[in-house]
Amino acid sequence: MMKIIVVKDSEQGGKEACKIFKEVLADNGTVFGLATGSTPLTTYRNLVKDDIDFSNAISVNLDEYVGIKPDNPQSYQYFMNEYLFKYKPFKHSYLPQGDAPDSKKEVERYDKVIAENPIDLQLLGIGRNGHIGFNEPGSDFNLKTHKVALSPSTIKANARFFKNEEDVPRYAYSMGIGSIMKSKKIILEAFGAQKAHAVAAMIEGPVSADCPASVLQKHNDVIVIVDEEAAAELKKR
Ligand SMILES: N[C@@H]1[C@@H](O)[C@H](O)[C@@H](COP(=O)(O)O)O[C@@H]1O
Repeated sequence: MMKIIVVKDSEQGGKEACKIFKEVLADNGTVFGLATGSTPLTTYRNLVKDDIDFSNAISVNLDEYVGIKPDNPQSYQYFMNEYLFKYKPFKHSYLPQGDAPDSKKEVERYDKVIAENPIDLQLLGIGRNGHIGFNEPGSDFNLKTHKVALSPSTIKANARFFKNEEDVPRYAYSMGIGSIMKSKKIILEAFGAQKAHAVAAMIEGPVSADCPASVLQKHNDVIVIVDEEAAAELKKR
């Protein structure tokens, strides 16, 4: 079941998401699946301001660029430290390791982490092409952690964080859709007009690998938090 919350702006969206984090923690949830990108920033800002305490909780991130060291400012590990972990430390925080020497082993290691830490609440953003994590259009819905080749549109969209488009890594490790769907509860956030098409396809389109996020229609507890602009192409509100 998808519950849709339309908010005024991303600030309000972050507040709503923060409330849900608190409810899940109060309800003995211990494992939080986290995301990067610009979308979750207001959520992290609200969590940082809040008195929420993650020191007995576990975090498991969705993805990481391949070939980037954890202390590289472009890495998702660095992003998480910077915006959340340094203010709100978890008992353990797991991310795929971008510079792992053996990708096959890294994928196996990360699947084991997810198997041992079933996710109570997963936070997701959505790519302009409907990707979740780095599960690009065409991805198999049953996949667990895997190494993905990023699509040209994702490389372009993420180039804004790098000096040149050529610097954007071509591969990433990503939790698979199979793993994401096992999360007990999911929040998907989308803000801004550039997400409107993907949001409509996710909620009102067919469940199809063309829009990986559409698989969430099959999950029984998804909360979609969108601002007015991202909700603009929805027929039913
Ligand atoms: N791998 C991330 C996703 O997890 C994120 O949801 C998406 C949207 O990014 P943003 O929130 O910056 O729009 O793209 C990135 O490629």
